[in-house]
Amino acid sequence: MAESWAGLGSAIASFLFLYAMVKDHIPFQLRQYFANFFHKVISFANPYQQITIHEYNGDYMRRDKLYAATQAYLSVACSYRARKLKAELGQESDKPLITFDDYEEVTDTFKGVKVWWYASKRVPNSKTISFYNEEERKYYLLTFHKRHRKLVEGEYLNHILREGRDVMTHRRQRKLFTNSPSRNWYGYKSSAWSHVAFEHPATFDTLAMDPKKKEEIIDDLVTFREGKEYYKKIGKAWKRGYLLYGPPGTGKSSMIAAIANFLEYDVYDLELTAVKTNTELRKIFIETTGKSIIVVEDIDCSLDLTGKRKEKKKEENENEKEKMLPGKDETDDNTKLTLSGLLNFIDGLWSACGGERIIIFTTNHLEKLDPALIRRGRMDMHIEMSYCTFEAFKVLTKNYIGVVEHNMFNTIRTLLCDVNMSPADVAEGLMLKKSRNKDVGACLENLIKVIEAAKEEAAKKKAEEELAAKENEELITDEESSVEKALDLENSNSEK
Ligand SMILES: Nc1ncnc2c1ncn2[C@@H]1O[C@H](COP(=O)(O)OP(=O)(O)OP(=O)(O)O)[C@@H](O)[C@H]1O
Ligand SMILES: [Mg+2]
Repeated sequence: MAESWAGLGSAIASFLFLYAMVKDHIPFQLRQYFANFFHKVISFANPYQQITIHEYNGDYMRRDKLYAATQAYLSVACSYRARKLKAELGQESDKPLITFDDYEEVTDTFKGVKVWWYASKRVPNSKTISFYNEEERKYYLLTFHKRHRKLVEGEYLNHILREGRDVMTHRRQRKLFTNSPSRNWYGYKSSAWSHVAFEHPATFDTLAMDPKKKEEIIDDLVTFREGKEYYKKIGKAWKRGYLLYGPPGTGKSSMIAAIANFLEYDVYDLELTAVKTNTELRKIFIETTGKSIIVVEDIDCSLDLTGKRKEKKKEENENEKEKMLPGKDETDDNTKLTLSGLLNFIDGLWSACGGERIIIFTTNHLEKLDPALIRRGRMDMHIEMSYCTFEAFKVLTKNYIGVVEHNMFNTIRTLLCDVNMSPADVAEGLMLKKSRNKDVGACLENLIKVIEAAKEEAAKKKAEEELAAKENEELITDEESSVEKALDLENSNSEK
């Protein structure tokens, strides 16, 4: 076998030598014929195949998505094997991307099959004049044995795309959008949203709440994030609604930031009062992307949607289902933002565009919201953010002063049972001026003072309310007795 390969090798070498000698005396067509023939012989003898992934595809303008994903994938999976590396900062990223440098080769193994990656570039021919500003064209060359072609084409490239996209998601600078339109150079609206970098530091570790409830929320988020196939199977759009309700300062906004940081999603903070019509809401929605959280804070204050709906209910006395049909409120669909427009936004046909979206409403007054707006299926999970419990308090002390046990904890536990304190107030009570904030005892003493003051204040307020209620009751009784007296007088007069 070895002898026959050696024979073939020397035959090709002799052929090449002869060809070089006589090349210039052979007509062009014949030379072309030889070149093709030669290429076929080489391909036949070579058991390896190659796939090229160019940085820019056909139109030269758009960066190829597979190239970007490959670059991200290789930076994590294989770059550590290379000797020559390069670092670059992508447009959407805030962390440098380290990949292997041009003309380097690395290997990768997938399902036991070895493949080779080679990074290279095509330098432009300076003699050609082109409409485009010709730059170096980078590409990756993937080499594999031809018997693995099916695996590479079918599974390996998909694996690269998926993993690469994951890496890109983790690396990209996340954004906080607001629906005040951004304008381009000429002053025209370029997008319904403008954005800044999302940098809120809240995480589930810093969030003070019942650990069991926290765990439940995290589980729900993980199930959602990994549920693409499941949602497809059950025929539901890949989105989930959360309603956060509770008094001010109990961590609703912090929870949104923690969710965004946990899932690594962008946040679209939707200011409903700035949206004038249902059509505008739809346009705004279409401009959001997947892997995002759409937030409407203080939904009860955003619009008088509840009132409008209730008034209509009385006037028209229509049944609930009919009212929710898209187009039912069509008379004012294009001129107003209505509840049906908002319901459509949450779970109408449009809500499925893009996928992988979380919608979060927050409110201080759950009772003010229309049941249709927050029914399960629209707002899948209702999360109560409550006043500070002892468990939540321990999370705060851990984060703020670094302790989870102290002999003053029992006093604080009893006090917290007696008075409603928001985690924001407790956190404030734990913070002392810089010179004393390392003194754990002083911080806890200060907190005890703050809670006691709040307890006194609450007791005073309760007493005042009780007094006012009593006075009101007496006033009503007085009024009732004087009305009764007047009626008696009237009756006796009429009898006479
Ligand atoms: N559960 C909590 N865990 C940790 N910190 C909290 C919590 N609740 C409040 N805080 C602290 O209080 C501040 C205010 O909290 P946040 O803005 O999240 O409250 P909110 O419920 O959104 O209030 P509002 O209803 O007024 O919007 C936060 O910056 C955070 O420092
Ligand atoms: Mg808030």
